[in-house]
Amino acid sequence: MKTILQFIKPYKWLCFFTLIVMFLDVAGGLLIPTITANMINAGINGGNMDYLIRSGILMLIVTIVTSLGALLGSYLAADLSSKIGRDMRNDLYDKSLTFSSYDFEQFGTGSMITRTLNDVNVVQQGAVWFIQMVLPVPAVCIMGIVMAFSIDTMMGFLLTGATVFILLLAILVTRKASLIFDKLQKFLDRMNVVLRENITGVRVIRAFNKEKDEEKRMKKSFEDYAEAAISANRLFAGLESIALFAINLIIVIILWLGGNRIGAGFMEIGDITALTQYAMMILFYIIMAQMVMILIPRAMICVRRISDVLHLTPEIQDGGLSVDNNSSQTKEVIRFKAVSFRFTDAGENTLENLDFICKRGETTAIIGSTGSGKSTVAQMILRFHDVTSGSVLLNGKDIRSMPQKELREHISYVPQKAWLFSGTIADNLRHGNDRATEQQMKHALSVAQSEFVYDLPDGLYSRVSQGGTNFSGGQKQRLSIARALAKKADLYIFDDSFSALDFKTDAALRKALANEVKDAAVLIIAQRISTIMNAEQIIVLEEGRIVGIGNHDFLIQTCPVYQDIAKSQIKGDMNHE
Ligand SMILES: Nc1ncnc2c1ncn2[C@@H]1O[C@H](COP(=O)(O)OP(=O)(O)OP(=O)(O)O)[C@@H](O)[C@H]1O
Repeated sequence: MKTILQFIKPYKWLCFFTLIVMFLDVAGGLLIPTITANMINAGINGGNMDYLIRSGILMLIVTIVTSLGALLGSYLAADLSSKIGRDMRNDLYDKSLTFSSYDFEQFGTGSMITRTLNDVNVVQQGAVWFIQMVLPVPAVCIMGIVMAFSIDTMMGFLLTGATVFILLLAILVTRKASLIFDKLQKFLDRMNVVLRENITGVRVIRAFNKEKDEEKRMKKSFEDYAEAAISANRLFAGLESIALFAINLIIVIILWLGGNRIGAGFMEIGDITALTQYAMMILFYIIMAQMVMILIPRAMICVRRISDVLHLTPEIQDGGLSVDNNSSQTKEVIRFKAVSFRFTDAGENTLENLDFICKRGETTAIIGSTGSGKSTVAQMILRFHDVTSGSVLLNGKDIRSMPQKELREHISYVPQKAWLFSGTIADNLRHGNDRATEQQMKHALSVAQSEFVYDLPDGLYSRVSQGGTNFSGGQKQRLSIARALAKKADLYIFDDSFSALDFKTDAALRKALANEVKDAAVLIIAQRISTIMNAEQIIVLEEGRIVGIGNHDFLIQTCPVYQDIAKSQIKGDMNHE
């Protein structure tokens, strides 16, 4: 509820105005049967024509005002709910940008997408219906009952009893439904995960002939969802029939008791029309509200799921100190001081007591076997994770003391998995630097050995599909490198970014790169010795520990792990170079 109020707060005046309009709509709706009753009573009692005509005109005016009120009410409710939906989506997206990988794992990517799209839609739809169908219910009930009491006390009690009965029934069903809808949203998350896996991994599924197994998995997730949806609908169908039965029953009772009351002289005949109309209106609103209740428990669960994301305290918090912008003087760009790191759900440290410095104008390389912790080192510098002990310094300051945005402004990063965004090649290059001129982009492409771009019909403005699937692995890597080079930074990180390149392109790229980033520090993570053998400093990692540090000549003499790696590759690589 707090979450909903938080999103309504900026629109409190719009909300207030919507409520006033809805209230007028309800009051007009109840006034019409009262006018009708008076006209019938006056007609039967031989009342004058003037009164009937005046009442008819009043009825017309009330009808027009009520209809306009209903129209305006619907418009305002839709406007309000779409604004709330938009704000929720924006806040969820902004929040997700502050999440570390561990924070993301708390929900899972599939669930984050369901929460941002589906859950917000459910809340938005629920809000429109709630404003239109549920909010007027108390006003309709109170005004209708008061009017019934003003006609006849007995009838007033009768209407109160019927209203309370139907309301209790609706509350009971709504409570039960919320359990079912909790399950329903979880099944929706599951469907999302299975579908995403099946769509993105379709080639692997086909290659391993696993279509039948995957079909079974999909069917199971669809069936679970369908079963939960059916039991929810069954519940509401039951309530609907009981409510309809109650409406008809109450009308029969009003007519039966009303006849006696008229006979006894407590009521006039027109009052029966007014009373049945009040009863119909009250019960109709409750039934409509109950239909909306199908959505309300579901919407409340969605609000809770949205709130869980919005209120999660990100594992990684911004520091308040600014990085020195005159940092180009600092020789030491990155320093690892006794850094150890353990993933939250891991049993032992992934990195153990790392000490090293990346200097400006020098290349530091990290080499080691698969799973030795190379990418984790890059992620620590970018603060995708925080150290468990020790510290990482950028230009002499602990990276935890500065805002993450500022930290990342000083770093240009090529991830291990080359990822491109849908749009054009130019759009992707501008991700690194949104003010990059065409000249700068062309230069970055030429350093990254990406001349193939000019062979495409639209050159720099050629289309990139989602994830860059219309480019080969090597082309994607080169475009990712060009994107990183389009940005001026103190530190360039290349995480296994040359692995998909042939030896000739790898060598040419490194040669062009050396000149390009001479005023910055460079960190290259690689599996191939030929890629890093010219680096000023090579760090050999094994199971998260530094087992060798120095240049190629030093390590080849002193580090057995490096010697092993070299033995297995260097011959072949040297031949290629
Ligand atoms: N999110 C995570 N939770 C728990 N453990 C993780 C997580 N991510 C990585 N690890 C573990 O941390 C270790 C180091 O992983 P990392 O990706 O840094 O290795 P790497 O040396 O870069 O490997 P590769 O050369 O294959 O890319 C691995 O054992 C991996 O299983």
